[in-house]
This record gives sequence, structure tokens and C-alpha cells, in this order.
Amino acid sequence: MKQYDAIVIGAGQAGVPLAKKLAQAGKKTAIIEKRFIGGTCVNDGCTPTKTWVASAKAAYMAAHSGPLGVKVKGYKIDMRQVKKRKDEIVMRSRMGGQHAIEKTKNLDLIFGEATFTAEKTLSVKLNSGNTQVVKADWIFIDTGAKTLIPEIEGLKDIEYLTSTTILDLDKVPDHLLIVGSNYIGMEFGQMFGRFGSKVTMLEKAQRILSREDADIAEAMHKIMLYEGITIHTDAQTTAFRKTKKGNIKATVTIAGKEDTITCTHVLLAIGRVPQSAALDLDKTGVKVDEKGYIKVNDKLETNVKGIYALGDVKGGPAFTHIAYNDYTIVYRNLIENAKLTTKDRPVPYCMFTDPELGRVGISEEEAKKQKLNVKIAKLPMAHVARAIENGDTRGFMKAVVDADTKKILGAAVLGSQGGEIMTVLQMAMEGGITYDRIRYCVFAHPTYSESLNNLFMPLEP
Ligand SMILES: Cc1cc2nc3c(=O)[nH]c(=O)nc-3n(C[C@H](O)[C@H](O)[C@H](O)COP(=O)(O)OP(=O)(O)OC[C@H]3O[C@@H](n4cnc5c(N)ncnc54)[C@H](O)[C@@H]3O)c2cc1C
Ligand SMILES: NC(=O)c1ccc[n+]([C@@H]2O[C@H](COP(=O)([O-])OP(=O)(O)OC[C@H]3O[C@@H](n4cnc5c(N)ncnc54)[C@H](O)[C@@H]3O)[C@@H](O)[C@H]2O)c1
Repeated sequence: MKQYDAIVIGAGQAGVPLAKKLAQAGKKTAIIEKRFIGGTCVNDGCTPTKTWVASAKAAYMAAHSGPLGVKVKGYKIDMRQVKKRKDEIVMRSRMGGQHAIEKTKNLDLIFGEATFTAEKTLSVKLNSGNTQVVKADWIFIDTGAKTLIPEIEGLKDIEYLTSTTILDLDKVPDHLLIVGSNYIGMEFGQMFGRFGSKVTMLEKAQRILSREDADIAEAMHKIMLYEGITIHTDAQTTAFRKTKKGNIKATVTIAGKEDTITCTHVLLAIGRVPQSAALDLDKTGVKVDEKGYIKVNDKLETNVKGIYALGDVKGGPAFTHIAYNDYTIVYRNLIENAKLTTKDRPVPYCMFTDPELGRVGISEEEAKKQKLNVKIAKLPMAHVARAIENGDTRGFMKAVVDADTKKILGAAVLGSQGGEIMTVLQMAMEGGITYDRIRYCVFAHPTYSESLNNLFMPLEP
């Protein structure tokens, strides 16, 4: 058995930087990873999907550059090249992360699956076949999440895809049926539509993007429709079966009416579940909620002293930047004696459709529910000079402001560079820059952000 000061389980977006910094701070540290360095983000999430979003955008530009005076005479998707480029980018990031860990003094990298055997003791089933027992006073759980597989009749008999396995495709599906229409559904749906698949999407809620304001969801729905993607809302999938021709027939209920859809591929995109079961948390006494998320307080401490949970496995917003911020909170509290918490931290996010949806703070509907005294500023992208010049005026930007203090409470930007424009507004929110100042800020022309002058101009002083 080997004793460490600190053990990190999972080399994801919180685990890797935390393990490196603890080791650099003089703590004898081990990081245990059952699969690849970088976790979901690098290997199956942000990096590969945004790489494919770029290929899909190139296809879209080839098809839509006529009005810009550039005639492209036919184009072809080389899915093998699309995949090869993605694999190379993922591998560079994965191996870069691994080399950085291996170079760090005081840090051991153990490839295997960790399971608790006692409060502060772990047994690691090594990928090489053996077992290693390790112990530490501090244990940090960063084991992430995996695709939620629903109970649907016949699902086990078809070769369904997840957001991980779809990344292995080197041929474009003829007809991709996607169950679920939020982040994963929307990003893959648009991407494969642009690669040439017929795409049908099924969403069980009454509308897509149910966490967003209705006007955002409606505009996004129209953007997808315009690209030829069919989205059925109020849709439940009740059964799948393989047809004699090798296709997949889905039985669905759409707005109460039963129907069938025949497709070639099915992607499941209805959410993710925490990877906590294999940890055997009973042996250490760490509590989980009814869905298996590890319970933590606002300092990310579990109910067992010295054991922390970070990132997706603890529930809450499941984003890379949140996992990364979890690491900074835990590290600075332990090593720098800070008193940081997760309370009141901003949770910005961006859906990487084209155009993007950047979001931060409160939405208009939430503000109304809370009966806040707010004003709403809205500007169509069709009034943004740069959007007109670039030939893409889809979407709009919107901000929720406090009518009394003039502070910005939230923003949604559905448009080209939506994530970047939202980030400018986030900086204003964090710095307490009020909307009446922003409308007279001098921004470079013609940037997208320059339009923030006009976004706030119509609001009464
Ligand atoms: C398709 C897709 C696209 C995404 N796109 C974005 C995006 O654009 N922007 C964004 O912010 N977020 C995105 N996300 C979410 C983001 O990837 C996650 O929020 C982030 O990776 C969470 O980091 P983490 O450190 O909590 O866990 P992970 O990155 O999932 O890492 C957990 C690691 O723990 C390992 N592990 C699990 N159990 C054990 C065990 N018992 N022993 C040893 N190792 C173990 C796993 O193998 C894994 O490597 C996306 C997710 C998906 C699925
Ligand atoms: N750009 C990004 O930041 C990004 C991109 C991809 C994934 N992610 C992360 O990955 C996580 C998982 O994404 P996701 O899109 O799978 O999950 P999600 O929870 O965000 O959305 C799931 C969608 O599926 C619907 N749904 C649930 N059950 C259904 C059913 N039986 N039939 C039809 N629809 C059903 C839900 O109503 C919802 O709209 C997200 O929470 C997100 O944090 C982030």
C-alpha cells in the first residue's frame, strides 16, 4: 500500500490542474485515471465536437457563399478527413496533458479504475491487469458523468449512438434520429445536417431549450428548420426495432398521436448521469443524492472530512469552466487559506450551434417569475453592422437590467460570436458597469460588441 498526501480520482477538467498544483505545492500526490487524460472535455466533449462544428461550418459556407459573390461548384464531405482532423486535435491535447502530468515532480499517474475499500483507502484495478492499494488524507473525486441510457423497448437490440460513439463515425449517416434537443442534440443535429444527413429530432418537452426564454427557443427552432432539420416537440419514443433492410424503426408519440420514423442511426442525447456507482462510496460513507450525484457543501466538501467532489459528479451546471473553477476554489482554500465558495459564482455558457447562443445570469422569464423590477433590451442581429457585412444576420441579443440600479442581471446572445459578445456583458456584470455607461462606451468599429451601444440606447435613462 502506498500513502500519499493527496489522491485525485479522474483526470478531467478539475482533476488534472488540481493534481499538478497540489504536487507543485509540495504535496505527494497521485492522480488515477481509468481511461484518457483530459476526461470528457478533451476526449469526447468540447474539443472533438467543436472541431466538428468547424468542419460543419466550412460545409455551410461552401453551400451559402453564393450571395457573397463566391460560387462554389459542388462540394463533398470527406468524413474520414473530418474524423482524422478531430482525432489529431484530441490526441495532441490528451498527450500534452499526459506529458505535463508525467513531468510534474511529486505526482504519480496511475492508469486504472479506483474503488473505495475504506474511508481513505482506494483499490485501483490497474489497466495493466494488477491491483494497487493507495491511501491519502485528502481525496478529490472528479469522476465526471456519462450518457444517460433510457429504458426504451428494443433499445438494446439496435446499435444506438451516444455523444461518445458518434465521434467514431467515418461515414455520414443517411438519416440520423436524435432523441433529446438540448446542447448535445442541437450541436450534433445541426452538424450532421450540414454534413449531409437527414436529421430528425425528438424533444419530450413542449419546446426545445426549455431552460431558455421562449423567444430564444423559437428563434433557434426556426434556424434549425431553415437548415432542413425536423424537430418534433412533445415527442416520446416508445420502441425501437431493426427492419429487415437493416434500418431502425422508432415508434413515437408526438403530441399524443402515435407514429413511426424509419432512420439509419439513433443518437441518444437526453442528459448524463454521474460516474459515482463504481466508486463504492458506501465504504467511505460519502453521501450521494437520489440520482447518484455526490453531495457537497458550497466549499465542495463531502460529508466525510478530507474528501471533496468536483465537476460533473457533484451535480449542478455540467460545464468545463465550472469543473475548472471548482479546482481553483478547492486548491485556494486548502493551500492559500482562502475562503472561497461556489455561492453566487456566475454560470455563463454557450451552445455552439451556428449561430451560437451565449448566456449568462438571469433570463427574462426568471426575472418575471421573481417579480423583479427589470427592463429588457433587445437588438436584432440584422441591426448589427458587422453581422450585415459578414452576411449572417440570424438571431438577436438581449439583456435583462435592473431598472433601479441600472445593473445588468443577465444576457442572451443568439448570433454570430454570441459566446464572445455574452462574455463582454459578463465582464460588465462582474465589474458593476451599468447599462447607461455601456451605451456611451467607445468600442472599436465594426466589431460585434460595438452594437452593445445600440442594445442599450432605447432604454430610458
Ligand atoms: C458531447 C459533449 C460536448 C460538450 N461540450 C462542452 C462545451 O462546449 N463547453 C463546456 O463547457 N462543456 C462541454 N461539455 C461538458 C464538459 O465536457 C464537462 O462538463 C466536463 O468535462 C466535466 O469535467 P469533469 O472534470 O467533471 O469530468 P470529466 O471531464 O468527465 O472527467 C472525469 C474523468 O474521470 C475518469 N473516471 C471516472 N470514474 C473513475 C474511476 N472510478 N477511477 C478512475 N478514473 C475515473 C473518467 O474516465 C474521466 O476521464 C460537453 C460534454 C459532452 C458530452
Ligand atoms: N456547449 C456546451 O456547453 C455543451 C455541449 C454539449 C453538452 N454539454 C453538457 O452536457 C450535458 C448533457 O447534454 P444533453 O443535451 O444530453 O442533456 P440536457 O439535459 O442538456 O438536455 C436533454 C434534453 O433531452 C430532453 N429529453 C429528456 N428525456 C427525453 C426523452 N425521453 N425523449 C426526448 N427528449 C428527452 C430534455 O427535455 C432536454 O431538452 C449538458 O448538461 C451540458 O452541460 C454542454
